[in-house]
Amino acid sequence: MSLLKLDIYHVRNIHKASLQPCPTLNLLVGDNASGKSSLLEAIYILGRAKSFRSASIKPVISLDQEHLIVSAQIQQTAEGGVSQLGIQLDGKTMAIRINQETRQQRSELAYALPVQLIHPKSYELLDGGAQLRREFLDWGVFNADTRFLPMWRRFKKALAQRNAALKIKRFEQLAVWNQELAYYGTIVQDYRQRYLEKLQPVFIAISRQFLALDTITLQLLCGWDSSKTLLEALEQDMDKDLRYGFTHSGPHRADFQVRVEQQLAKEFVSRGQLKLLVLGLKLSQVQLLADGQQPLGCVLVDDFAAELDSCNRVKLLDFLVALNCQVFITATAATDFGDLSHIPNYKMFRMEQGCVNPY
Ligand SMILES: Nc1ncnc2c1ncn2[C@@H]1O[C@H](COP(=O)(O)OP(=O)(O)OP(=O)(O)O)[C@@H](O)[C@H]1O
Repeated sequence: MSLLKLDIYHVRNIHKASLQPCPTLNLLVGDNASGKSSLLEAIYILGRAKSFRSASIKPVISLDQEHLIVSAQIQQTAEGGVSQLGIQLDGKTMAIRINQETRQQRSELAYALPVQLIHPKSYELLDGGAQLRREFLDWGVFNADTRFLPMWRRFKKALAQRNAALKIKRFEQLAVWNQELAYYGTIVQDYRQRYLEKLQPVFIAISRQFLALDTITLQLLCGWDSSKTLLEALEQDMDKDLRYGFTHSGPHRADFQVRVEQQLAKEFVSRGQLKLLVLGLKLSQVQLLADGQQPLGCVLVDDFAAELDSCNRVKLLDFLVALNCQVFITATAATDFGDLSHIPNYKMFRMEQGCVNPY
């Protein structure tokens, strides 16, 4: 899968931009504030219907405009047809169109264009709250198996219903919601566990390419006392849940840990090593998609030089070129990309004041 043509309207300082990217490597060069991250943000919005820099979409829309639009022609497979993808956002409403048809679910965009992002704040994946790690995990499971999403939705619905019953103390409903939540919650947990087991060896192998660290492990924390079933944990928590009005145990509290020599990575390794472990996690998701013959979307790497030293930059470029997926990488100088003479196919673009042109 690759973007054949990308059109962007009113995304930060990009008022109107159109480009025909290379199916493999795309290098974006520009001064500070020229709009490089905004271009990656536009692609990210097309795949995920949200920004990676702002919690709401309003700050992303160009100052004098009402809405933003990102659209693309996408080659689904090397021999397959071309599809059209588009999103319009005004800060309140969202309009998604796939092949000229209006769609309601952002998941449809996400299946049409899986986007993986590596940026200067990526280390927060291992340093920040568990929500980031659950989202990371679920993105991987979601792309690996389309049966996961309906189960996840039913789990979220059961959780919302149980929390509502807890708040208004509907005792007679709680037994039903315990059963429902335990059933779908256990399925969600099983999907995550199986996914992490597949991810672990790939993650370790990739991390070793970038880091000289021994014994790296990945461990899922299910979100409840794992010596009990989820149903037992829910029943045991009942008094506490009623007192606080929400569900304490379940996959909505799940997390995963990366350990290096048995120590929690974020407390043991350097900031640079932590970044490289996050790089390993993100690349292992892309590698798993490739191994599973799943559609490989775009990999976006923002601020290449800030992320990696020169040796690791060469390794990352070679890794991504070998994966044969579409990549967009930003840097302030073309020299940051090093020697490109061995890379058979790539395009370089120059960003200037929100405009993109061939380099
Ligand atoms: N809603 C908006 N409307 C117009 N311009 C905006 C908006 N939001 C941000 N900007 C401006 O867009 C410009 C581009 O920012 P962006 O982060 O994309 O640049 P960059 O090339 O990635 O820079 P750097 O190399 O410094 O990270 C900045 O000058 C920023 O102030």
